[in-house]
Amino acid sequence: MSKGGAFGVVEAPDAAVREQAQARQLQLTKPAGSLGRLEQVGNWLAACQGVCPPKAFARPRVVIFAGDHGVTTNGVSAFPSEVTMQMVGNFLAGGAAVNALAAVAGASVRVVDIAVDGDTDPAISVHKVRRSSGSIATEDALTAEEVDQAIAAGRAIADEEVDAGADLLIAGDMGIGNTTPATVLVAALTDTEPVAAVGRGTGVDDAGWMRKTAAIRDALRRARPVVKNPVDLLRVASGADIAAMAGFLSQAAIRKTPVILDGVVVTAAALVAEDLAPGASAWWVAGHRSTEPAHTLALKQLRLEPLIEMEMRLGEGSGALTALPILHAAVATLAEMATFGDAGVTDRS
Ligand SMILES: Cc1cc2ncn([C@H]3O[C@H](COP(=O)(O)O)[C@@H](O)[C@H]3O)c2cc1C
Ligand SMILES: O=C(O)c1cccnc1
Repeated sequence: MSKGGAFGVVEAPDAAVREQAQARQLQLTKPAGSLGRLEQVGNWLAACQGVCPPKAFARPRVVIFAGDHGVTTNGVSAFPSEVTMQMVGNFLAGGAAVNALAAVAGASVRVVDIAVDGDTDPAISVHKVRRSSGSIATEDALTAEEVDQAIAAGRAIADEEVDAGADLLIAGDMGIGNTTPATVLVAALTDTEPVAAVGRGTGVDDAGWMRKTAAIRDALRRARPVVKNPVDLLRVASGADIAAMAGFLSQAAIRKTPVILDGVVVTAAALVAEDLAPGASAWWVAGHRSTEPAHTLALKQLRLEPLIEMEMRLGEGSGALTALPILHAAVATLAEMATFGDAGVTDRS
């Protein structure tokens, strides 16, 4: 990989605006630091927006990347592949967890078919790369052409969303079997043994966990030699949906748009995105900590401390959306509170 990753080095959020926000926090009618991490989140959002006080989000947006995974034939999930397509229908009908959580947090939802193993509505399959992805325990997930296409699709989707006014982005995942490639990516990039990284995904039993661990071990044998090249790693050991997410997350940062990361699948893509576009992680906050062990490994590597810990393990962007009200709160306090001077409150003894 050339210096700075495939997409060059990403510009950081505005440090001078962050300092203005820090100074403003001290003038607001509260003891210094009393809003805890809410203050840091607010300062970060001001820096991302390049303006203090920051503005309320106009268009928080979730994009769900749907795709199937050939490795499901190894018996790595508690559910069959057909559920991916069925859940796409459920998202469109508004009946999934992500729909309920988005409504309550003031976000809108888009679903994109990147690699569903069947035909979906043409309106959501514009960026489709292929049906399913290779069975990573024994073959590459994608061809060289497909991985480029998937990354480009994710970048194009981020551009479409930012151009349409999205000022906060969330990536969500939908794809039976996707915690297997996600765990391979995280184990490869954190140099971890499979047993320390494998979780139960949708809830596999002990025999399923053993099959999943074996598949991850086999995929890792093929992934470890290419770990230094993020595009090759995605080609060998991800899936078109995950490669698209990596493109989306890096492009969001390039477009100076903050992102709330979700669980293990999105954060695995984020680890690769940081290699594609070094510095991208400065534009991300970790929404939650999923119960998947690989999620904790990935967050540690990215040096991100999750906002909430609710023992969630769903994906779809559900953890990020549950944390979104915290971002609204961070903006509202920094932007709307009175200063000691304005309110006539004595600011120290
Ligand atoms: C009904 C249903 C809804 C979901 N929404 C997200 N996932 C999540 O669970 C799956 C990953 O877990 P595994 O690797 O064990 O298959 C993915 O589809 C992911 O998006 C779901 C799974 C199911 C069954
Ligand atoms: O952490 C996640 O995002 C997750 C966990 C289990 C299943 N699907 C997603």
